Amino acid sequence: FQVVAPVCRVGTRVSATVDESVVLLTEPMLLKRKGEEAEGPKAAPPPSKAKTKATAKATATATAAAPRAPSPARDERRRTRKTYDAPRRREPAARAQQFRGAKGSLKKKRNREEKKATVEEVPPVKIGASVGVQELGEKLGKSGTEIVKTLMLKVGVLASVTERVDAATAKAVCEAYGRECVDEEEDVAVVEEEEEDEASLASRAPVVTIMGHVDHGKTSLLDAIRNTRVAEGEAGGITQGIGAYSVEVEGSKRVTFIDTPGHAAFRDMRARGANVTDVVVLVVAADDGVKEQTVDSIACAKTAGVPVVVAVNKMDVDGADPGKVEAELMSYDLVPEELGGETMLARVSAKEGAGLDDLLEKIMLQAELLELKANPHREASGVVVEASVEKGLGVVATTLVQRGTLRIGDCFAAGTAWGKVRALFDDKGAPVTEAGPSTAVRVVGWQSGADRAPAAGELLAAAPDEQTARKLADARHAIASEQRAARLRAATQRQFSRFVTSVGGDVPKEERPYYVVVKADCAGSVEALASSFQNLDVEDDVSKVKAEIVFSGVGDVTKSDVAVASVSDADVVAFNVGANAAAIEEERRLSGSVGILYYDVVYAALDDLELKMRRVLSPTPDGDLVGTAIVKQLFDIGKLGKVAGCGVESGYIRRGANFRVMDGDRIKHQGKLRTLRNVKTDVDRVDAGQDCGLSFQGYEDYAVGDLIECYDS
Ligand SMILES: Nc1nc2c(ncn2[C@@H]2O[C@H](COP(=O)(O)OP(=O)(O)OP(=O)(O)O)[C@@H](O)[C@H]2O)c(=O)[nH]1
Repeated sequence: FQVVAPVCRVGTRVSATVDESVVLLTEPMLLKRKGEEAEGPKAAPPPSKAKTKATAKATATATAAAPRAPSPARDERRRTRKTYDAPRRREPAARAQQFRGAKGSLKKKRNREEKKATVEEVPPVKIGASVGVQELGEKLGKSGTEIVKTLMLKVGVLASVTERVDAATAKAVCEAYGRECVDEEEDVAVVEEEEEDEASLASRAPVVTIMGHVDHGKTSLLDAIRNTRVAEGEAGGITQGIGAYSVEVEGSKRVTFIDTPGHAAFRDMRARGANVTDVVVLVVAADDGVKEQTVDSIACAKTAGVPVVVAVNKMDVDGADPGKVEAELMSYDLVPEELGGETMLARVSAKEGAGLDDLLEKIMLQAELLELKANPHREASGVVVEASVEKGLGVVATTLVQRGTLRIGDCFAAGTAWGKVRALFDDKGAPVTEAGPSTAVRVVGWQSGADRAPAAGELLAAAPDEQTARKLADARHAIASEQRAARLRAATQRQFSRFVTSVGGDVPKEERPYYVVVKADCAGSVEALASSFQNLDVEDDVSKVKAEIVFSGVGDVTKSDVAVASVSDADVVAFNVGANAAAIEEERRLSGSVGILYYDVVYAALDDLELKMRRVLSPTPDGDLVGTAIVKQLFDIGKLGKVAGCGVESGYIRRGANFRVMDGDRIKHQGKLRTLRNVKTDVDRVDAGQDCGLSFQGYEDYAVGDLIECYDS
């Protein structure tokens, strides 16, 4: 279609080629098929851009993300709105009106001016981080139900009047009504991106992330540097969780290390580690050389633009070959200084504590080149690197302060969590009263509860008071809850549309979710498990199963976790946590429909989940196996399509039962029959020893020799 007349009530004109879905999104309008003569007046040249649903949403999102001032997008919208009153090319009808007399013209002009005044008086709609559907309706002068309809038809979001939508969605709704919207003022301290005054900046310690292949000695190296024994006692021998520690070097100078785990399951966490760090120490075992995760770590550092210092570890081991490691590294653009390149490299043994001073010196040298500075005299902001729930303290989050100084009594928000600093502990567990830039501290005083513990990587920002911190966190929480509900709704919708499709007879390769609720001891583990699970999928010829996380959080499994799992038909993964008595009782009450699965090693959780997904992939159809038939011949019968001529081998076959087509052990199809005939008569049932012709709903890919299984109850 081509839009040839004003499309929005506010009067903006659109003249562009759009698809039908966009046509549905607009106000009443005049349309013509491309190439046909338009009915009604000819369109004026386009003063404004045509917006597809996607661009409208993108604009809304961009607006939501943009800083409040100055906003070219907003200016553009204002400019566009003004075009409503801009002089237009005269239409033939308007020209005729001109000759009807000056009086008419004057009256029209006055009308236009009145209208102009009215339009300009409509204030922009103020949108906060989220808004209730009903409230949005009130802001726009529409009923809640109308907003629900607009959300569904024009924005593609399903929400009821009692639900909340995020700012981008609300803005898309406003745009659908041609209304301008602005960000509601929020008196929350957010990290400002403006340049700091040079005079206020002071040198800060480098933040270093240790990366490398599994078992190359990352934990041991960090351990040797800080002279403690973290590596011992880790479940499964893999570092699980992320910690940050500061060490003193060269007298008063400090280096802050972020300890990141090496297994690929922690890819995302590690990627974020690189983003908060100034220098990456790449650990490569001298006896093993560059491996898959070494390469991955190099890529990670490169993407984040972080310089790499190489630690060739395990120099004490027989067979250590640092020369080989160095040669291998060169093919990844890490050319050691000794060989004329720019990469600093130290040969070390974490086990014997050898070469550590050289490594630290090279880290400091690299840091000096970066001239790292921050303003310690402003309100604090930083990144949460780890969060857990501790008895008597509630949520405790290891936070790396990046700018400003965090003090006891400061209010703050991080993600959906907020609090007021009650206590700060340094990496050795000693209480401190404040933490400046590049310092890792454990923050106590989170008030939003264990359910809303901050996720690793969440930005923590100080707020002027408790009310502001709470307001921001609550708004984010409302959005997160709504997004979770939307995901559940989308899953239900998908299931429904699959059902409709299958009833219609056309059964595509079915995609089925395997739902999990994830509970873990700390945010890092939740994050790592969630990202690993999301990459899990298994498929066969008939269907595909993908893991979907319905809820995740820190702490023991509670009754409400089991309840969430039961409504969404999920299993609960408890990683390094237990389940409280009420949860276990609830699990028992649901008698096996929800399983709480306990793990303390990531690999085990992944393997187990994959197995469970395989079971979801190929469940036996409902009912008992009551009969089997062998496909002997195939017939092409015009309208009926391909019919399988079968001999019933055992039991019986009933038309309304559930069927499975097997090629040996391979499940080819599961579904219902379309026709069942004995000779030329439609029948309901065929018994063992008889022949029959059958066809399936939406499936014809059977072959001679396939076994048809019939399940009936
Ligand atoms: N001989 C020798 N063994 C070492 C050295 N460094 C680490 N190891 C051993 O190598 C194994 C793995 O060390 P970790 O420090 O756990 O390795 P990691 O890279 O942190 O491993 P993940 O956390 O699983 O990724 C342990 O058995 C260590 O004792 C070293 O310098 N020399």
